[in-house]
Amino acid sequence: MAEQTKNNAPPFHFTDLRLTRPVRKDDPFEYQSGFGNHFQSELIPGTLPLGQNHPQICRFNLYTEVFTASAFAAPRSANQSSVLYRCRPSCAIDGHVDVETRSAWQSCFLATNKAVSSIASQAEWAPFELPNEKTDFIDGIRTVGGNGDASLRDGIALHIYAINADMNRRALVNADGEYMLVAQLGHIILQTEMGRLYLQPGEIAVIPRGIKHRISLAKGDEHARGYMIELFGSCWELPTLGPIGCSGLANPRDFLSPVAFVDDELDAEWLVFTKITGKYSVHRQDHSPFDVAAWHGNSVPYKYDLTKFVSVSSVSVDHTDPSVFTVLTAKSRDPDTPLVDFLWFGPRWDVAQNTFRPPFFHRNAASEFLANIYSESAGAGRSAGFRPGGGSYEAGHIAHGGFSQPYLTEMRRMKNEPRIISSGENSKSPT
Ligand SMILES: O=C(O)Cc1cc(O)ccc1O
Ligand SMILES: [Fe+2]
Repeated sequence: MAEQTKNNAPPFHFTDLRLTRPVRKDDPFEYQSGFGNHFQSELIPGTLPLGQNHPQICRFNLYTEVFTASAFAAPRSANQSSVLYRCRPSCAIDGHVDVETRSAWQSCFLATNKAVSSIASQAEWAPFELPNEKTDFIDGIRTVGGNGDASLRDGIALHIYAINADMNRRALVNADGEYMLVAQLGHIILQTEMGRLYLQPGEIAVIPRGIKHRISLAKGDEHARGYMIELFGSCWELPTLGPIGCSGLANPRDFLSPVAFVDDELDAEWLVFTKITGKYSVHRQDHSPFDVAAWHGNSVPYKYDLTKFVSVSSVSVDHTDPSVFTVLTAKSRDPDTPLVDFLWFGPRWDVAQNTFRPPFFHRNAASEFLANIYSESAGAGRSAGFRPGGGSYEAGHIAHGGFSQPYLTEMRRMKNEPRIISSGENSKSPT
């Protein structure tokens, strides 16, 4: 007998087609939600000073530290900063020394850099290799490509991280750019000065430029892999919605920022690595860099679960431009062209009629990198080698489009039913 509800209405079961991510684990951490908010967090209530930021003596004798991510007097819409109240002053360190790591992290894509080259074509990568040798996040970054230069504060870089070890007492500061991590394989714990984020495949995280962080594998995971997009100048922002209205795409409340967290062992020996203009230096300190007992501000790390994305597209005819799938965007110095748009092609219904998707062939002004996070089908018009953990690339203006099975079937059908170009109204020669 069919299941019945109290009022005799048939039960309403539905599956959210967006929630098809293969591995889900419970997120162990607490968060504050909202994009671009001015947040505040304190381990012990009453720690944050009231009505001022810099009292001469802070509660518990904490040290005040101001962190700015924008120019002091940047317009309010672009002004980003935070105030941290720490257990130990972060300037109490040994001097910086240059250091080599095993990572292959490029930060200059100017024509004068012989280590990089341009390709005006398509390319595809099999899943990026996981390390055999013990490799943490500092050693485990490989650059795929980019443009501009970190020292010009202009441009973007795309990297892969592939790790099988924790950073332990090593922290990293990227002084070159704000970066986004796109988790593809493995669950990681992203510890930052503002607290901890748990990242699982299908989730993204953004770490503002200059924020110290450390990445560890979650319990039970032996390795992790993902993509990274580094912005040398601007910061990630939500796209404006225009006629879409007040909600849709990535909704602000689905972005999560951490709450204050202090390491158990405050007085231990740490190494803090800094990457600046593509080079690493390191300093030693006798206290944990993760000792912020309270903080407030709007320059904060955050994460977002891509399966929460609300897709919007045509409900009548025609193929809508892929910009409707923009999760986050970043400004370039050209007011009419973003530096980068980060798009999510997630599970969704494509309902438009008399419109063929896989799409028309296209030649975009933008260069495209497509990452496969967990799709097992070779869809998206890429080859069967386009697997989770791999990627594909089309340089700007390179023609490409769908070659997947439905397309080939349709082409075969059209071959057998040739289009008739006859005399009549539609075949008038241009005058
Ligand atoms: O190549 C791709 O898969 C990305 C893409 C999708 C789309 O719907 C239209 C243009 C485009 O470049
Ligand atoms: Fe494309």
